[in-house]
Amino acid sequence: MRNAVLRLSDVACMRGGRMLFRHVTLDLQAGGSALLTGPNGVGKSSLLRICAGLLPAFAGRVDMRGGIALTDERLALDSERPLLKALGFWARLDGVVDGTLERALDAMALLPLAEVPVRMLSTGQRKRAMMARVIASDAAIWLLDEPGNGLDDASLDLLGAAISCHLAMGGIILAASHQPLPIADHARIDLRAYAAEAEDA
Ligand SMILES: Nc1ncnc2c1ncn2[C@@H]1O[C@H](COP(=O)(O)OP(=O)(O)OP(=O)(O)O)[C@@H](O)[C@H]1O
Repeated sequence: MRNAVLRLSDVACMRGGRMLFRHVTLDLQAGGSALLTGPNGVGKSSLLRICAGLLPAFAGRVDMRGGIALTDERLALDSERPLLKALGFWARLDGVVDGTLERALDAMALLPLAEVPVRMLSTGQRKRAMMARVIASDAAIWLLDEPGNGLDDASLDLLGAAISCHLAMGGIILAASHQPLPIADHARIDLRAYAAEAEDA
């Protein structure tokens, strides 16, 4: 992970025929993190999806070195399967080494729920399951959409520990959040400053 890079150069986003933002520039190197802020609809999730390659940028460039893991509001886990097996599907695709998944579950205090079907998990437990999927992916670049939503204080502490550990290993984190996140030293992008209407006004 030590050579991870996420670089945005003059990125613009158009959705539904409307220019959301433009001229977004960011340079994150190994161990670097940034927090995306701004009101509902400003385009935080859209920017994360552009970084993940799920949405084309209208203009500009996204350059990266390192694998990508994205969490958003979609759980992307088979609801009928026990948690460990549902996460195992992704672990096999990611080709992670034995024990990685168990360590990720442990990091999110989910080992006691390993055999519980995903559909029975509470909101906060689901959110922790999404983080376990990200941790187990071994991806260098974490794109986190509202990772603290629905988490209690103890779970926020677990999230903070996972984030610190990832950055200490040379990972990169770009997170969108309406609430403060437990990231010690991060760049901050308020997308309002890049809104097309703000510039045109
Ligand atoms: N598939 C789509 N087609 C067209 N417009 C879309 C699509 N998805 C989202 N949008 C619009 O893009 C804008 C930005 O949405 P986005 O989800 O990126 O905002 P956000 O800053 O993450 O908001 P929130 O804080 O509510 O999560 C919104 O106006 C939304 O309606």
